[in-house]
Amino acid sequence: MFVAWFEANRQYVGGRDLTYAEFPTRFTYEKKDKQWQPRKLGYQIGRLHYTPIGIWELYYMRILLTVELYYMRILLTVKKGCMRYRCIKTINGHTYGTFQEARSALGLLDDDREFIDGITEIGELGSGHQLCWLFVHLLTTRTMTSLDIVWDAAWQLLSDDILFERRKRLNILDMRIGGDDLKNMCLIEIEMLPNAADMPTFTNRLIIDELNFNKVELEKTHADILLMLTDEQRCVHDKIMESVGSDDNGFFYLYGYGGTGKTFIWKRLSVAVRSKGLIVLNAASNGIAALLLPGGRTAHSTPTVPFEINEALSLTMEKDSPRADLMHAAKLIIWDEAPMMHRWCFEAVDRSLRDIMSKNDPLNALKPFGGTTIVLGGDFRQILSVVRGGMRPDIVDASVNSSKIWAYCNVLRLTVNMRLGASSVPAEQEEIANFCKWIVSIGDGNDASGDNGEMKVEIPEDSLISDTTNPLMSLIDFVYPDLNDNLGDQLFFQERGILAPTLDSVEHVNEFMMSLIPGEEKEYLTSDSIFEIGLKLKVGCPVMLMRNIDQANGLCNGTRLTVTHLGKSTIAATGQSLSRVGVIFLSPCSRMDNFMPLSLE
Ligand SMILES: Nc1ncnc2c1ncn2[C@@H]1O[C@H](COP(=O)(O)OP(=O)(O)OP(=O)(O)O)[C@@H](O)[C@H]1O
Repeated sequence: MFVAWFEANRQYVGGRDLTYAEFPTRFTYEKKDKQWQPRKLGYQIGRLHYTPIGIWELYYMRILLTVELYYMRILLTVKKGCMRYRCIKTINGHTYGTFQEARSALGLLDDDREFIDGITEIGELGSGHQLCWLFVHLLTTRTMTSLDIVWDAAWQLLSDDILFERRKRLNILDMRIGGDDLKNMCLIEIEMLPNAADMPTFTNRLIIDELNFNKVELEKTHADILLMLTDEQRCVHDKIMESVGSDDNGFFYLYGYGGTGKTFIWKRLSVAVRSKGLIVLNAASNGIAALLLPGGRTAHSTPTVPFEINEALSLTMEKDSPRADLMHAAKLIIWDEAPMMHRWCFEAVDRSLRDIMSKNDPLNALKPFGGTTIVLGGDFRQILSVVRGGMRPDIVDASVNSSKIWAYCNVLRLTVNMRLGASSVPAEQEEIANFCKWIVSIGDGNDASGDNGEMKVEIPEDSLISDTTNPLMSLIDFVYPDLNDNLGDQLFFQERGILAPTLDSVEHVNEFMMSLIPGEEKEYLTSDSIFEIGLKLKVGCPVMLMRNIDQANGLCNGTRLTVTHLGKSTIAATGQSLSRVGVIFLSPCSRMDNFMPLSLE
């Protein structure tokens, strides 16, 4: 295909202002003749296959090949009108020996210099511990090519805290530690960071983390909480706690529409179990829901449900691994927003728990979820599992209540909308009640008409924007009143968001909102996407994390952050989540795909 692209560029002037990925917009590829011909009709977009940077464990020649392919792919996102291979490596009239050199010459980020600069830059802002965290992040994302060069240049900054901590702890202010010892201590600290739980240690840190609560304080909180529960909530609470305290396992589904207090119950159950010194694992099917749970994580990270699932899947967990030991020790597993996940995920957890729990008692292999008490929750009216190309029956089939394990499920219900009690103003209460009734009736399909899965829904006048001259500004004024006065307020952005149906609208809203935020805009070019425009950010602008980076610290897909620093090679942001305000996340700029700006959900 490349040869044909070079040939077409030689032959036709009309494609020389296009990158390789843009070429299909004006040309079509004739498979038979292996030639690009000017397009007569229609419009198509092109796509460059993803090429990983390489895996260090692979032998040398293979690394070279993958690394070069990776850099060539990056150059192809910007080079236009190439007529031969060496044109791709030619920058400002000079032909470089390798694609990697050409790419560095072009000023695109992502060579190892960037990481050294980034660590040095952030060294002025963050602590040594935070730098170690950043280094581990670079390691686990396999972004660096010459690990030893980055380590040699950065280890002193990374070990900055260690000497200070030792001096403080031992009260020896002039204590000295030799270079090699300091390096080793720093490596030990790095080893203790993410995934440390999977490394052999004398104690299982995962279990220690889950037991790291003040039992006495929790006991007191639990007593207060019990007084707050409504009758039906108390009934749910007691049934589940009864199961936690007995040998008979329980598999429950807590069903209730929005606002009936499911999250409220999760929090109370967590306190109840932890106040007894027992382990509860809180998982949710997405990052946002996970943030609402105490110590919550996404299901993909807690019981390690892999992202690629299939019917026969079991969890990739050795019976004697620390994760398996944690699952074994857990007395209760809470899994929120269950309807969003494919039934195969629950079936996989069921199989794995039967396997893990049969270690002590073979009879557990016969019990659902190996005898562990598990509570799923969520509203089937909300988002269901996404089945690619699937029709209604496929989606229904993917649902947890279509699974064979559903036969063992004890369905509990919450029916009273507790959100209505949030306001003490009667007029507001009535307004909320009407809105809730309307939303529920849409979920039940009562107010809708139409065939083929398409429905017409009438939206009440007061929920619409009537300003037709500048509707976006009206929307922003409504959702983010006094935007500029609230920019420093961590919670302001946590409580609101604008939903948009397409990525185009998202971009449009973002661009407009960014223009309203004062300060200098900084643009970061992406080094691994075909988009021409990179990410534009300003200090103070809210962003949403698009990856699970450090779930234990609440840095997971969906976490909202505020940008605090825009460096040449790094971006820092603080967490907006109530319990996690103050966490600083440091990102290497070349991984722009970690972030998405502003008001998106
Ligand atoms: N017993 C209670 N006493 C006081 N407030 C309560 C009680 N139960 C629930 N609430 C409050 O009602 C509101 C809705 O509860 P919650 O968010 O737990 O509902 P939910 O079922 O999880 O809703 P959704 O499905 O929309 O996430 C929250 O503000 C919560 O604090």
